[in-house]
Order: sequence, then C-alpha cells, then structure tokens
Amino acid sequence: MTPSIFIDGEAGTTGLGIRTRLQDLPVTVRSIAPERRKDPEARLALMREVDLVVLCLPDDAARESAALVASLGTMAPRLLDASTAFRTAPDWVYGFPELAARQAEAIATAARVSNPGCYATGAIALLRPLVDANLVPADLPLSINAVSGYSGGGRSMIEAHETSGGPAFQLYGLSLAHKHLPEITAHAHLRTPPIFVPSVGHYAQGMIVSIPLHLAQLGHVSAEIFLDALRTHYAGSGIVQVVKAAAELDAGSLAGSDRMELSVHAGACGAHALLTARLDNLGKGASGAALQNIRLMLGLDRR
Ligand SMILES: NC(=O)C1=CN([C@@H]2O[C@H](COP(=O)(O)OP(=O)(O)OC[C@H]3O[C@@H](n4cnc5c(N)ncnc54)[C@H](OP(=O)(O)O)[C@@H]3O)[C@@H](O)[C@H]2O)C=CC1
Ligand SMILES: CC(=O)N[C@@H](CCC(=O)OP(=O)(O)O)C(=O)O
Repeated sequence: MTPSIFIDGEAGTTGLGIRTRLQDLPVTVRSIAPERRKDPEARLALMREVDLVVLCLPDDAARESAALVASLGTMAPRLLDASTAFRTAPDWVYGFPELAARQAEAIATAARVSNPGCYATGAIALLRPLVDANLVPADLPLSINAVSGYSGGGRSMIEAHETSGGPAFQLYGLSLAHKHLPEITAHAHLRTPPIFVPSVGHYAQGMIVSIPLHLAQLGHVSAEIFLDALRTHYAGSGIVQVVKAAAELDAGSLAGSDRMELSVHAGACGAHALLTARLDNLGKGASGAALQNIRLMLGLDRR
C-alpha cells in the first residue's frame, strides 16, 4: 500500500520544500484544511490515519505536536521533526545518514527521527570524521564561522528581507549560545563546545560553514591528511562530496541543490588549514535532508 504522510506546518518554508520534493515519490500526502492547521483535534485526527508525521514547526509547536503523536500510544505513526527540539534527545535518532556506518540503518528503523539544523549539518559533517579518526582532539577549543541566506530564518525573515530590505550582512547570536551548539557538540563527538558565530546575508539561500585550524595545536597532521580522512568517510555518497579547494567560495552556488560540498584549504605558510562546508540551508540543511530521512524511513531506498 502507498505510505501516507502528514506534514504539520506544510505551508511554511521547510514544509513547502518537503511537499515539492515528495511530488515524484510513491506516497500520499494528507493535508489539513488551512483554517484548522493549528487545531490539535484536527491534527490528531490526521495523525491517527497516516504512517509518518513530519513536523515543520517552531520548537514549542513541535513539542506539542510530538506529544499529540505520543498520545496515540501503540497506534502512533512514525515521526520526523525538522525543529531543534529533539536533536540531542536520547530516544530520538539523529537524521544524518552519512554520520556513521550504521546511521542510515538506524534512521530506517527508528520511530522518531530529528532532522539536523542547517549550520550543524556543515559543522558535524566536517568534524565528526576527523574527531573519530583522532585527527582533531575532542577537547580542542574550536571556532566555527558561518553565513546563511535569509531563508534560514523562515517566513518572517524572508518577508523582512523581501519587503523592507534587510541588512546586507549581519552577525547575530553574539551571546555565543546559538541553538545549534548542543547538537554540534554532541554529534561531532566534541568535549569542548566550540565558539559559533553565525551570520546572515541579504541573499535568499545557501550557506558556508568554516572552521579554521592551527596545525601546530594538532601534532603531526596536515591539510592532506584531513582531506584523505574526509574522502574516505564520504566515499560513495552522492550527496556529501569532498571537492578540491578553490581560491574563493560563493555561498549561493549550491542554492536549489540537495548536495553538500566539503573542502580543506591549506594555508600557504603550511601552518594553517581551513575546513569548509557549502550547502543550501533549504536543501541538505532542511528539506533535502528531510527527504533523505523520509525515503529511508519509508523504505523507498537505502543510502
Ligand atoms: N528555514 C530553514 O532554513 C530551516 C528551518 N528549520 C526548522 O524547521 C522548522 C520550520 O521552519 P521554517 O519552515 O523555516 O519556518 P516558517 O516560519 O517558514 O514556517 C513555520 C510554519 O509553522 C506554522 N506554525 C507555527 N506555529 C504553529 C502551530 N502552533 N501549529 C501549527 N502550525 C504552526 C506556521 O504557520 P503560520 O505562519 O500561519 O503561523 C508556518 O506555516 C523550524 O523548527 C525551523 O527551525 C530547519 C532547518 C533549516
Ligand atoms: C539565518 C537564520 O536565522 N538561521 C536559523 C537557523 C536555521 C536552521 O537550521 O534551523 P533550525 O535549527 O531551527 O532547524 C537560526 O540561526 O536560528
């Protein structure tokens, strides 16, 4: 039988991206009448009838909706959440199929999967293989810089940039406590939370996450060793690709793609390296990643 899906928040930025990507898949998308989209009874009624619920809501609404699903007990559908609410929760599986050898399998069989944050996707993709291979110590004090297109802030930020015109470039999260830090620390296997400085530019979509490293702090490693480790880890992935370092990086050039590109830039002096991840915050950073997880959860393919 064709599996059925209810996207709670289907009219939002991430929800719409998922709907569009589902069009060519053998699934039935069940929708709620727009005027009842915030009505718990109407949502619960749909949740009872589907195989998979996908939450594309702000964190508090996602927690409420997850509680509605849980109230169905043994009749509960499976759940994929795009918010920050459950990304480090012990009874949820982190929806990053490329994270480790068994992750795609764990996602395929999980009752509850959390979709990674956009910045976290880039940072974890770069760090986790290097930490696991003991090339970057888990307690190394790291700094992570990132820039996102304004669609990363959802509907309200999109409207602000497209009507009144937002700032050309803005650092934010300057209390250095961005909501992605717990997930980056946990899933990159770090023991020291990094300093994370996000920023947003006056363009719609696409992001770069970059992590500078002083090689003298790391012992006998080089940019080439990092590159080899990343290439080995992501060999065979059609989605996460390790590419040659270029002299410039355009944050918007993967807009519309669900791929992510990782690079290692070697400093000319031989003492520095810069790890970079480029992705579309709405693609591998949100709806594209959700599609990977939906396909795995519904058995539509394996990574
Ligand atoms: N945009 C991005 O790049 C990314 C977003 N995410 C996450 O995905 C989730 C959705 O974000 P995004 O799509 O950007 O946000 P949007 O603001 O674009 O969409 C959110 C949607 O949720 C609806 N909504 C809000 N509150 C409720 C409620 N109580 N009950 C039912 N529906 C509700 C909104 O409806 P209405 O507008 O009518 O209130 C809107 O349709 C968030 O948790 C976000 O952090 C994750 C990765 C990247
Ligand atoms: C530019 C911008 O505002 N970006 C968002 C992150 C987008 C994202 O990944 O969202 P979730 O972690 O909420 O799922 C922010 O920094 O809050």
